[in-house]
Amino acid sequence: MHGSQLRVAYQGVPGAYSEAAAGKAYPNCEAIPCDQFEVAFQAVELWIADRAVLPVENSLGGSIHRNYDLLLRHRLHIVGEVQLPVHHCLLALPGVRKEYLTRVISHPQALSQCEHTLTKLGLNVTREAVDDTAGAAEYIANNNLRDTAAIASARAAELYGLQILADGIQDDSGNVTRFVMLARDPIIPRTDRPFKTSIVFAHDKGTSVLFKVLSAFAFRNISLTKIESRPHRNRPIRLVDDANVGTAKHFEYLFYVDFEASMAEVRAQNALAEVQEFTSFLRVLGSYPMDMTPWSPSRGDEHSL
Ligand SMILES: O=C(O)C(=O)C[C@]1(C(=O)O)C=C[C@@H](O)C=C1
Repeated sequence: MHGSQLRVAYQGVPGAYSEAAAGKAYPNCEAIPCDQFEVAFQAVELWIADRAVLPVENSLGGSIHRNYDLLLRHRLHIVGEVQLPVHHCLLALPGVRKEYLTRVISHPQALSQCEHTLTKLGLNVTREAVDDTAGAAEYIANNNLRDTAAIASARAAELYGLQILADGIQDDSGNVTRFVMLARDPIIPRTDRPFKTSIVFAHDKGTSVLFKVLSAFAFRNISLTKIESRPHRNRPIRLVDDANVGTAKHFEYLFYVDFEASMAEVRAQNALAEVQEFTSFLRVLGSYPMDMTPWSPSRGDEHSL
């Protein structure tokens, strides 16, 4: 898909990593900046955009839990994924030296991906979370802040006229964020290339239920690539009475599972039919082509100051 006709909503301002992810998934698309992820979802629901791009996990920071919750609250379908190498820079106004800095601002994920490097660089700064990385760079430029640096991309430095004080400050040079692409309609799953399927379920009461659900995949040689549990917001706690010792309070979860198969495959259809027997709720979030682009980690850790 070359994407030249597509309008793709992302959270952040130009220079954000989500914008780069939109461009990787749909080269030549029109990327539409949105204040919040919720707004990006609404843009698709209201036909203002054709796709939304949503970061779901990072190789250093882990799962972006709020976005898993959003997937469930809305009825959009996952139609693709991209894995984007994330190469962070420390940005400040031209002429600012690291000794002047009292504060570093960025998206919380970016701050956590650079935590150790910031300490190693010997900066005596407070860390403050803002909505997105490029927005942090824009804020410094608009307010002429000479005591504050942003963690953002080299493209954000260029767009907002900042200098790069340090390059490659992520704690691991292979830092990657995985994004999913969302649309109003699902795509038709195929079998001529590797597909991944994402589901969410709540399991029923009973013994070894989670084990039984997962074995539906194991018996069919379907690999799970990810499992994530989140609180079941409608029913967060289940009380289990034991006449002798009182009442146990079990937490209830929603489980998000990604597996390596297409819903066009009979083994995936059979696995889900079996899973349904043990679950009180089951939804297929999408069946979509896996990102198979060759691995190219971002440049090494050259954080000079
Ligand atoms: O703030 C940005 O630039 C984003 O695109 C968001 C985001 C995220 O939510 O994880 C995306 C990729 C990086 O992991 C850091 C931040």
